[in-house]
Amino acid sequence: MSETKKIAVIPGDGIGPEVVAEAEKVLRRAEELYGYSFETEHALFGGIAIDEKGTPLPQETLEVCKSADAVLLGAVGGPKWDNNSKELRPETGLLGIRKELGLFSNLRPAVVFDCLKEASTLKPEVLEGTDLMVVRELTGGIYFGEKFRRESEHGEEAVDTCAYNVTEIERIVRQAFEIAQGRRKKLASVDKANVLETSRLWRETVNRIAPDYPDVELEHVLVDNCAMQLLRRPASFDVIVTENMFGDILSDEAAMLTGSIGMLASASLGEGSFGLYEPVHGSAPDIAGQGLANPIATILSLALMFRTTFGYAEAADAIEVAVAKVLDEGHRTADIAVDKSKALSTSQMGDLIVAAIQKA
Ligand SMILES: NC(=O)C1=CN([C@@H]2O[C@H](COP(=O)(O)OP(=O)(O)OC[C@H]3O[C@@H](n4cnc5c(N)ncnc54)[C@H](O)[C@@H]3O)[C@@H](O)[C@H]2O)C=CC1
Ligand SMILES: CC(C)CC(=O)C(=O)O
Ligand SMILES: [Mg+2]
Repeated sequence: MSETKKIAVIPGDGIGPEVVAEAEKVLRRAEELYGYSFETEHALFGGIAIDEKGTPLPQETLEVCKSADAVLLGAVGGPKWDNNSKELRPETGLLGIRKELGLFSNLRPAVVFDCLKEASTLKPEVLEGTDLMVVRELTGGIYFGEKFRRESEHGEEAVDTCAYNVTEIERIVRQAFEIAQGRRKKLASVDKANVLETSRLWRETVNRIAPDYPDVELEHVLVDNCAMQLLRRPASFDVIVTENMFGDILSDEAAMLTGSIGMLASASLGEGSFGLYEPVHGSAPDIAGQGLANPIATILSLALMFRTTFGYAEAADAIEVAVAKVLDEGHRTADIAVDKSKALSTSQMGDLIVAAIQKA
């Protein structure tokens, strides 16, 4: 029996609890197969925490996370809270938890499974070989800048500010260079340096530290061009590093290369091994409570947790192999099904993946 690892489980809102329940089944299967020991503690977060505790990020939830080795998160938000004040928005809790836990780096791998090329909006020959990683800065930029309203001569005006300091840029860019060194040694740094001052500092910083990574081929791509090139030549990208908002948007776009946002996992990391793992998607209020959600993004996020925080590479590989096997056999949830009438429910997909996990 290995050392007990503590995982904070925060299902959240909408489809969050549905997809997290499937990842927890995978967790239990990994315990059985590999002799791991996991202690899970559930905590309230997001809209449900607003309803029950009056705040999106209760102090006790933060403490559960801080005392854990890793966090598994579903998603937060939904129309019920859309008209809330800024402090009482589930999304404010999401930004808060990332900042409080020091999670400045968000890794979003987009891998195209061969058998899912049919589910993508792109032609199979364009997708061939697509395997990229978006490295998104997660605790700076416009999402965290000062925001306010004021009166102007043209009526009410809203202001969002975007700021980045060189330390914030350097730590994420160095991490991206290191990730590229462990992959195909190509790094695309995405900015809007023709217009934004924050992007000019970003590009200067990238160029200053690039000589420390002579084995990595670097290109600078303006974000609007990158949005286009992701659809035109996705396979040419290896690692993409970018600021918070650009990374948020580009990774949702990258999801469509894989067939669905329900396929995209993510890891949010800081300096140490601690990490928060969550699907890239949101709470999908349009399909919540109907058993339609694809649990694969959350299950693959658990695999990332195993590999990155716990060093359980064998189990992480086994989960990824099981997902590929189930997809190869033709099983699909509605978001990736060509024939929607044959689509599986969230729990049917979870059960098939659990059953397919095998020790190598
Ligand atoms: N990390 C988080 O907790 C995030 C939360 N949100 C919040 O989620 C709420 C909904 O946001 P949206 O813009 O609609 O984005 P969304 O990602 O929740 O949904 C976008 C579309 O993708 C579909 N989709 C998402 N996940 C899916 C899955 N696992 N399986 C099948 N289909 C899936 C949805 O049905 C919807 O049509 C908002 O309150 C937003 O603020 C949005 C993004 C991230
Ligand atoms: C609150 C938002 C920044 C959430 C989101 O869209 C994301 O992190 O992907
Ligand atoms: Mg997003």
